[in-house]
Amino acid sequence: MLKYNICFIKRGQEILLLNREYPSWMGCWNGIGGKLELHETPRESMIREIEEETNIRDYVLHFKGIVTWTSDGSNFGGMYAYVAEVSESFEYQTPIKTVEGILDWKKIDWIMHSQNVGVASNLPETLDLMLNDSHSYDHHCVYLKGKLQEHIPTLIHPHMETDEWLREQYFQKYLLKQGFTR
Ligand SMILES: Nc1nc2c([nH]c(=O)n2[C@H]2C[C@H](O)[C@@H](COP(=O)(O)OP(=O)(O)OP(=O)(O)O)O2)c(=O)[nH]1
Repeated sequence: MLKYNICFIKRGQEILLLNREYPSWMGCWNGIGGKLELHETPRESMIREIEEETNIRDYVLHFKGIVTWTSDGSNFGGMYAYVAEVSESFEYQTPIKTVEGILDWKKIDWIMHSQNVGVASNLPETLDLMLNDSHSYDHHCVYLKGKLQEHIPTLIHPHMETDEWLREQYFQKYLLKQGFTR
C-alpha cells in the first residue's frame, strides 16, 4: 500500500543523488525513486526506477525498510527504501542532466553535514541507519506544516519487503490512527 520507493546507490563513501527538477523535494538532493506501478513488487519497482533514472544495472540491492510519514496528523504516506551497492571501481561520470533533475555523486559526510540545507529534510537521519545498521526499520517521520518534527525508527521484519500480508498487518496501526480501516 505504500506508493513510492527510494534507493541510495552507494559507491565507497559516496551516494548517487538526484537534484530534483519536480516536486516532491523540488530543488533538493534526494535518492533515486518514484511510484510503484500496478502489480509490481517493491523490488521489481525499485529495479525499474533505478534503470529508468540512471541506466545502472550492476549492483547488489539491499532492502532497508520503509520510510513512512504523517503530515499535520493525517495524510499517511510512505516508500520502500533500498541501498544499492556498486563496486568502488564502478565508472559513472557525473554530473548528468536528466529530465528528472541532475544526478551527481555526493560524499556521505556532505549529505550528513548539520548545515546542509540542500537535501530532503529526513534524508540524513534515515540514511544514517540505512548505511550503518543491518536491520530493517520503519523510519516514521512526523511533519507539521511541512517541517520535520520527529523521526521515529521502529525495527520491522525484513520479510516486510516480500510478504504483503505482513505489511497489511503492520500498516493497520497507521490506518487505525487515522480513523479508518481497509
Ligand atoms: N527522502 C524523502 N523522499 C521522499 C519523501 N516523500 C517522497 O515522496 N519522497 C520520494 C519518493 C520518490 O522517490 C520521490 C517522488 O517520486 P516522483 O515524484 O518522481 O514520483 P513520480 O510520481 O514522478 O513517479 P515516477 O514517474 O518517477 O515513477 O520522492 C520524503 O519524505 N523523504
